[in-house]
Parts: sequence; C-alpha cells; structure tokens
Amino acid sequence: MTSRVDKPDTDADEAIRAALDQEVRPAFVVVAGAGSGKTTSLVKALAHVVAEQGPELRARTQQVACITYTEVAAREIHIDVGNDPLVLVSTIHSFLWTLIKPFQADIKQWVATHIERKTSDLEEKIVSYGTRVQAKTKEKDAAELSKYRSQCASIGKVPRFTYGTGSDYGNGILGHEDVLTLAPELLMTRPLLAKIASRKFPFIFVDESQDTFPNVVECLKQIYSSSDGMVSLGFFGDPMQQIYQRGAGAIQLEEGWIQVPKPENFRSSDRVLEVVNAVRADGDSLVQTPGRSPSERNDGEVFFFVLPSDADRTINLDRAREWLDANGASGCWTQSSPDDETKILTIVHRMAARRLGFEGLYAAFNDNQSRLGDDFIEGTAWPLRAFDQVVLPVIDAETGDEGKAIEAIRKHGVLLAEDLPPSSVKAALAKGLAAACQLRRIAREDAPGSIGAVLTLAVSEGLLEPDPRLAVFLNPDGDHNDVVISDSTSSVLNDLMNCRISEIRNYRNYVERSSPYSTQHGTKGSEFDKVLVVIDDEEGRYSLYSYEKYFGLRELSNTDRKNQAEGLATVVDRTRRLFYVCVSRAEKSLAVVLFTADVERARQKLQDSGLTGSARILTLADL
Ligand SMILES: Nc1ncnc2c1ncn2[C@@H]1O[C@H](COP(=O)(O)OP(=O)(O)OP(=O)(O)O)[C@@H](O)[C@H]1O
Repeated sequence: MTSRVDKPDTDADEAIRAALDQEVRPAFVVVAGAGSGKTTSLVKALAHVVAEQGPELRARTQQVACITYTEVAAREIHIDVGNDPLVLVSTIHSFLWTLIKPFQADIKQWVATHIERKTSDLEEKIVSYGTRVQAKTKEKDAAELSKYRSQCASIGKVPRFTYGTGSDYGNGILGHEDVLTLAPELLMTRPLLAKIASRKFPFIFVDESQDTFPNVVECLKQIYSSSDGMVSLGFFGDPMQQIYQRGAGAIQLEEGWIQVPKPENFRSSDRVLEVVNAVRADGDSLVQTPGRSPSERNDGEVFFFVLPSDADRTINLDRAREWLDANGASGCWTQSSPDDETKILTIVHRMAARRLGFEGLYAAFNDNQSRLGDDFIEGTAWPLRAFDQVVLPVIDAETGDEGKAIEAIRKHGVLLAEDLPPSSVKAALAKGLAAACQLRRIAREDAPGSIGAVLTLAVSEGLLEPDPRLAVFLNPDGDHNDVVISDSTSSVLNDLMNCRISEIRNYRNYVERSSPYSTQHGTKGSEFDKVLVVIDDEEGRYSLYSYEKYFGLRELSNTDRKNQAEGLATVVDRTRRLFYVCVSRAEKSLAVVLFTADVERARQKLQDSGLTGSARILTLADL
C-alpha cells in the first residue's frame, strides 16, 4: 500500500473508524476544504475496512464500493489499497451500471417508456404546428418520428442491453446519460433493487461528492435507508470545489448522520493558505488552519500580476515568468518540461487553443451553440473519446509497440472481436495492421480534414466501434440509422471532421496535464510545487465563468442579477469556485496573472478585495 495509507491519523480518521466499526452503521459526511486530506482519509477508511472486515466480507461475496469522478482517480485509489479485488473503485456511471445491469426486464421497460414519451412529445409538437413552420423542420421532425417508431418496434427483440457512451436503443445500447437517469429511477422506485444493492455493498464511499449528481446522491441515500443500518455510506467532498454544473454541491445530512470536520490544510505553505482562505471568505467563509507540523511548515510566496489584455499577452506572460525566476525564492518558473514543477493553469479558451495548436478544434466545439462546448472546456466531450480509446494508441504504436495498438483495437473495435473464429485471426490481424499503417500516414501528413479521414478509416476497417451518434453521422443508413442527433451536434461533428489530427494531441496534452499547461478544471484533485494561474476572460465570451465579474471589473448582467435574487448559482459563484480550486493546488508558491483592459483599475480592485493577502501586486512597470 502507498504512503496515503501511512499518513498520520487525524481526529477525522478516528471519527470515521469509530463510525465504520459500529454495529448499526451511521452515514457520515466529511466536509472540508482543499488539501485537508479528504482523499487520504477515504483511502485510510478503505484500508481499515479491508483489514478489519475483509475475511467476513469475502466469505459473503460482498464488496466495498468507492465512487470517484474520473477513471484516473479510480486507478490511483485502487493502487493505494494494493489493488485488492475486495474494493470496487469505479466512476459513478460504471458503479450504477454494476448495480442495475442484472435487472434486464426493468431496463427494457424503462427504455420502452422513455421512447414512448419522446414519441408522444414529438407527435404533440407535430399536431400543433403553426403556419410559419418551415418545410425543412417538418421533414426533420417526420424523420425523427419514424426513427422513434422504429426504435420502439425493435426493443422487444433486444436480448440484452449493454452500456456504451451514446445510446442506440434499437440495438440494445444505453448511453452514459441513460444510465445516470435510469439507475437512480429504478433504485428509487423498486425497493427490492435497493435492498439487493445494500446486501452486495455494505460499505459505499463517494469521493468528490460535491460533483456527484443530485439524483445519484438520492439513490445512494435510498440504498442506505433500505439497509436498516447494515450499510455504511460516506461522502467526502467540498462544496467550494464543485466545478461541474450538474454537481450536488453540499450533501444534506439526514437525521442521525455524522458530520466529520477536517479543519487542517496539509498541502499549502502559509502564504498560499492565506490566499486560499481569503478566496473562500466570500463563499462559505470556512477557514483552514495549517496542518503540517511546525518543522515542515514553510512561508512560501504569492505574487499577483495585472497585465494588459493586448496582442502581447504571450510575450508579457513570459516576462512575468522571467521576473519570477529572477525574484522568486522557489527557483525556475520558465522551464517547459513536463516534469517541471511549475503548473500553468488556464481556462480552455481561444487564446490557449491558438498558442497550443488546437484552435480549429476549439472553434468546432464552441462556435456551434452546442452543450458540447461546455464538455470540451471541462475535458469530457464524447466525440473525442474515440481518439483516447483507439486512434491515438494506434498512431502512437509507430515507435514499435504494436502490442498496445492491437490491444486497443481488440477492446474498442469489431475487427478482433472475442468470438472471431481462430482461422480468421491471422487475416484480421493483417487487415488491422495495414489499416494502422494508413492511419499513421494520415497522421504524419496532418492535413486539414485528417480527423475526418482517420475516423472514417478506423470505423470502416473495424478498428473502432463508434459511438452510435458518431456512427449515424458518418453513415446515416448504417447499423445505427435509428439514432437521432441534434442539429448542433451535427454541426460540431462536421467542423470536427475538418480539423487536423495534431490538434487532438495538443488538446489532450493540455487537458491531461502532461504539458506545463493544464485546464483549470482538469487540475482538480492534484497538487504542484509552483502554480501559475492565468486569468483572461477574452472579452467575456463565456457565459459560465467571468473573472472580470468575479473581481468586480465588469457589471453583472440582468440574468446574473436574477439568478442572484432567486438564490441560484451565479457566474460569480462558479468563477469563485474555479479560482479556489486553482489557487489551492499550490504547495509552496503561487502566482496569479490577470490580463485585463484597464490595468490600474484592476490593480486597485484587487488591492481592495482582500483576496491577495500580503502578496505583492505587480504590473508591467515592475517587470
Ligand atoms: N494526515 C495527514 N498528515 C500529513 N499530510 C497529509 C495528511 N493527510 C493528507 N496529507 C497530505 O496533504 C495533501 C492533500 O491531501 P489530499 O489530496 O488527500 O487532500 P484533499 O482534501 O482530498 O484535497 P483536494 O480536495 O484539494 O483535492 C497530500 O499531499 C497528502 O499527502
């Protein structure tokens, strides 16, 4: 087991263990700030259950469930507990699917009702057409209606539903979104299912609970309450770090639940912690105390830069980094090696996209009025999954590691499917390797449109079993012809096809943190020695975030005021939370660079805001 398990115990760890060891197990909620060791406490709790109750749980073929937000986080936690199969660490989607997949009849019924609802909604729309409805819209609606009717006719014949990323009901495939709606609905309405789930998983822990969907939280509560004290349910989260729009935020405690505080911050130096607390003061005003022992504490350092948002941004950002090199106490801020300890956090925007070479991709997702634009910024857009799963592993295999390419094709394609007769394997392999060579050639040439070329080739040669939405886009009359995609999704896919393949790699490097740049979203849960947060609203193009509004440099819109009056999350709340996540990633040193039109006004506002603590605020004149 790794060092997270060996970290010294806190009061919280003792309180959690006491809760886990009770005969009638209470639910508990660990609510604490950034760097307080929530994930560490979760890992210690898992290790405790394995050590104390492992043999009993194994004998009853029960498992300990741990739900995390990403597959990367799931892998890390599983390693922490020695990859013990007793512990099932998974994302929300796959955990929910594990719970419901045996109940195929219930799933089929849900799907039938779901399609019926969509059909009747559309029928209603069609009968109430006004005189101004265009022929194109009528044609589109009629085509959609016939697809729904065809889906309805097919589902009776589906032997078993499986789970992919996008749905194709007629072919028995449920998508991510379906599982997120269907599983909570089944667990809430069928008491037997919740009971069975509680028997299988007597311990259920949720990390990053603030970003878990509210209906999932409700169904976990249902599993807990249906178990009569046999299930231990624990949430580990921080409402201030909720950065996904659909997250639950704070978990409401029910009667008899225990709230476990963790008041310390073990991550950040004193100066950084001062800013972390200042940013939080306007939110829920939770104040953290330094958690490290006096011998391990250090002052650290924080700098704020206010620079003009003109054409010289990139040059001036470099000047700020050079200034930090020369004047900061913590060494080099300018190296661009992936191993370097400086992390540069920017929000995904056109400027970063231009600088890092994925501007076309950025435009495809953000200029088509599609919800996929938000997913792109958050790093979760489904059309890009095919690249992680197959296209990039196959292209990367050029260096001689053909094994990884074959493994990816076997897992995500149809060419090397498990049921392939042994006599056909050799020919299929040869076909796959030839297609892989072609993919690499297209990638090397990297022409505009190479994304469309690689996807079309990977699908037609069976290297990739596409998401049904991508499949119907590429081949409207193919196997997934009943799948409906919206106009905005079609526009995104159209523009995506025209991009260069290198843009995907540049974007991936960026969101996956392997370049010195990271997205402000993708950095959640991580920590770095030195953090540079780059803030640039780019003329206020986003609706979700605005640092200018957050710092009081731009007026709130009428919608913002309306949201505020109704007690809904505003752009300022969302930006504060994102900023909190960013500044709290720093262990030793933090620098914040704000690009803005009126430097002097911004400098003054920052000064008055109290957010900068005792940090220096510098402008171009100081560099
Ligand atoms: N009890 C402890 N004693 C000393 N160091 C600790 C302790 N618990 C955690 N740490 C260290 O503090 C840092 C933050 O821990 P961890 O990632 O678990 O916090 P977190 O609350 O989950 O963070 P965040 O919410 O910001 O992602 C890590 O470097 C971890 O090793």
